[in-house]
Amino acid sequence: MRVAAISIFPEMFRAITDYGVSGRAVSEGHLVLDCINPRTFTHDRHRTVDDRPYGGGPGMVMKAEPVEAAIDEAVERVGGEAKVICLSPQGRVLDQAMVESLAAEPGLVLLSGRYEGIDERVLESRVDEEISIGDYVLSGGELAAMVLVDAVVRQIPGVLGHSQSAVEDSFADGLLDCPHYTRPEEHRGSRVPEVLLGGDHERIRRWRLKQSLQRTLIRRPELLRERELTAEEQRLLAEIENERPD
Ligand SMILES: NC(=O)c1ccc(NC2CCCC2)nc1
Repeated sequence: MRVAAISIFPEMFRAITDYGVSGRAVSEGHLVLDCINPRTFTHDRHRTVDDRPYGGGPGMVMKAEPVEAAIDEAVERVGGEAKVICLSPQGRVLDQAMVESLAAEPGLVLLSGRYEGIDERVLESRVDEEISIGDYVLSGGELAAMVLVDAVVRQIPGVLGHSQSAVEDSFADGLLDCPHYTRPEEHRGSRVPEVLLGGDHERIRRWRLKQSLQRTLIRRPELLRERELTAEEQRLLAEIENERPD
């Protein structure tokens, strides 16, 4: 997948190109990430990318010209049919379904603003979609862009080894993850659940699914309302309801 990130702080993206799963995706060629700096497309002595807001008010606004020139360069780098996304609190909140559909895109251009935001004429004319990673304000779009890339790159076949893709499965698309344990069996007086120490894989699978259902019911019940439950999941939920203290 080809991604072009537009930002006045391109070095920030080392956080995903140089580490972990996304770093390996880059080194193995599953992900190509180009960083494009609007400052490259300025022509004045001070390389100005921002200016004062019309109508007054605090802070500065990113100028349309350098950002649009960066978008042109980004679209060219990614290949014609790139989807241009701007990360902002005004966007649709990212969820796993959106991540999966973004992973199917041939190329993405991710626009990260700074200051008070980007001249609205850029959003109107060049941005296909605004996406938010949650209802809170950040100092720039870069961290949001990196969150999106990390989530999307995990969907690319071959990026997650078999062991890790199991993690995705156990996430069971739409349930919270089950608890995880590793050695030692006893840690400060707390033991690993016995079921996990045996070798009964079917029993372990069922225990993990029940744990995911129980956690989702308790912590995020609204996720259960949106999700079709298999017959087995319905049975396990009934068991959980019966076991719940009144
Ligand atoms: N919740 C978010 O995804 C998000 C994205 C960008 C941002 N700030 C940027 C937006 C334009 C100037 C700073 N804050 C929050």
